[in-house]
Amino acid sequence: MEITVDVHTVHPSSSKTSHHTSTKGAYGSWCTPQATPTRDILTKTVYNIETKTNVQDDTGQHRDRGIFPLQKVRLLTSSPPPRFNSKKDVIEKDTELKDFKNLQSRDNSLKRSPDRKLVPIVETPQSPVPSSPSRYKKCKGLVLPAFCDPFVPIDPQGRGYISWLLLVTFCYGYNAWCVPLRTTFPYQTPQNTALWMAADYLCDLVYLLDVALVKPRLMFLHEGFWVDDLRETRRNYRKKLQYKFDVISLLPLDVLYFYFGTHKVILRFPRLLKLQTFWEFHQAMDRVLSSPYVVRIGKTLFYIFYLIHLNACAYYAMSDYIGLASNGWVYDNQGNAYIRCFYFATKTATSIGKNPKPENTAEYLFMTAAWLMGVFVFALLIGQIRDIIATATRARAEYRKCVDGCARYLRRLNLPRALRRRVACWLHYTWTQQRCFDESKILNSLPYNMKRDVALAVHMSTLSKVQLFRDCSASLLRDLVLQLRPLSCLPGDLVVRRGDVGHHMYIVKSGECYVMSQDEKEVLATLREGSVFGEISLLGIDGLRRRTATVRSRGYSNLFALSRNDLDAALKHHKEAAQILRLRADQIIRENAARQTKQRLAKLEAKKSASNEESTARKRRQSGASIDSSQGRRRRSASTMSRRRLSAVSENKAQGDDAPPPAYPQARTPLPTIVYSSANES
Ligand SMILES: Nc1ncnc2c1ncn2[C@@H]1O[C@@H]2COP(=O)(O)O[C@H]2[C@H]1O
Repeated sequence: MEITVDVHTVHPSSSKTSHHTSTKGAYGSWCTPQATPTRDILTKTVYNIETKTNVQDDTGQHRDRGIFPLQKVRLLTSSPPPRFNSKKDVIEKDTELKDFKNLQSRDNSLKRSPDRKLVPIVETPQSPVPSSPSRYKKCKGLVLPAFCDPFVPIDPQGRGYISWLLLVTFCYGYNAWCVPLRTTFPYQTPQNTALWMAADYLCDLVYLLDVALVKPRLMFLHEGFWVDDLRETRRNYRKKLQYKFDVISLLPLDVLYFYFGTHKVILRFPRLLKLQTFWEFHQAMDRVLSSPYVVRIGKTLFYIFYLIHLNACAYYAMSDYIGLASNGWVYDNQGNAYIRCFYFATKTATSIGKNPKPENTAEYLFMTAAWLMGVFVFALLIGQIRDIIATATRARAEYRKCVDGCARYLRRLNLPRALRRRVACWLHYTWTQQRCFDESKILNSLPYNMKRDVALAVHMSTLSKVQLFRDCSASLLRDLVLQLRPLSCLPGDLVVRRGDVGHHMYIVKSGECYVMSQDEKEVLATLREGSVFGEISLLGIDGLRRRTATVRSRGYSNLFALSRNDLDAALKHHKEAAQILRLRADQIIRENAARQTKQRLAKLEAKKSASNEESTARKRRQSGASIDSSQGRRRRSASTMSRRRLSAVSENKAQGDDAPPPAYPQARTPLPTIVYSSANES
């Protein structure tokens, strides 16, 4: 029977599980070690569903045929297989199916709860978890860590195993260094033999534990699924070439000490065959460390020093064979033997400086071999170090190239200096924030689901603060996370301009943005981490397609931009999100409208009071003008009278003298009212 399981609902790494407490590792081994304590309730649920499947269809058959049919069931159900030891187990698991229903209802109620917090929903890739349900109980009383429990399979990516690898690698290093050293140099004396042997057998114990207890419990991937059955893990280890080398490395040739004596340290030579563990440790470190270049360089340096060490041992052995200080080429038995020989080996291997001239065939052969090793092996190793460093600094070199290219281009365009500086500042800031200019380029090489999980993990801290995502179903976030484009803004940068057509909505990742008033003199709102803006013009409420306000970045800020098409596509399937956005947009529009109306009313009132003042002033002026005009009129009539009188006098004169009468209009004086009123306004 095939069961379709909604992976989002029941995936062991789903965040929803983190609300519940659970029993560690009680139900198999499907979720990641990091996720174990919080996530296994949902793992439990998956098992429950599967349990039913198996009871109905495959009872009894799978166990007999080993792990492979079970793995197929896993493939069908996208979840790990159950284990049945007895009928009781089946009943127990059946009751757990009821738990699952309870869990579901609890989950639904959580979903409905208004103050529900968004918790990480990153689906981590499948990875093993140390667990062995039935046998685990045996060791419970001892409170042993899972790694020490001989009945618990070991996660090859877990910390416990990597720490163990470190210990084995240390023992391997001890053997690799000390076996040739003690074989050639006279450093093992009867006085210190006991100490050397104690160290030797301690290392042998670690080797033995590794072969007998650790490696056979190591889980492995089969057709994409982790196999945690101990019989299978043991069988898998025994099939490997590594197992053969591990066993040979433990050959107890030391028993021949009784025959040859304890000074024949060469009998411990097989211990050097455990080289695979040394490589395995480096591979594990390479995966785990954030800067694996250190490990890679460390490994290459180890090879270089080890080769020089072997060379030094060979030089001393040859010198001893020919006779110490017997000629000009051999070691002269002066000073610290190891340091002097190591110095000689370094000089010859790297062909630096003047080397002593060989004097016989054996010495010539030795020198030729040393130089050949220097030319080929050392050149190769040093070249490797150069490559590692080049890879480590490639990103920075690309950044420099990009910045230089951009600066050259802008200079050629003769753009203003301030703009060029702004571009340089943006490049620098974006680089320090992201360590790359195009995140998507890196992520595009991953499969879709993995890409989404990475994006969720990277942006989770910000997205969990967005109210919209908290209030809506988690799948909205999963749908949107890959459409979010990161954007960096410099201080004062304009993010959206009032009146422009809106194409993107924004989420503040870090920093602050100001929503400015119409005249850009007032800050209407400060948007901080997790705030959303720019949605009104995207939703097109009341036909609004243009930005309702200008938004500026206050200082440096990082935003996510979401395009109109992506938002529309997501909202089509998430009506509740559309509703929330619409409500929020409505509220802002109403608030803005109320503010604008208030401002308009205030303006009108101010205008009204100004016009009132003006009219009263005018009235006052007008009344002042009428007084002036009556006075003027009086003056004018007086002057007319006097003029008349004068003319009468002059007429009388002319009549007497025969002179022509003066023209009347020319005698008119300018209107004094005009002169007075203008003087008043000023
Ligand atoms: N008063 C306000 N408070 C908070 N945000 C606002 C306010 N006015 C406008 N905005 C936001 O600023 C955005 C400007 O572009 P939009 O009109 O698309 O959407 C707008 C809102 O998201």
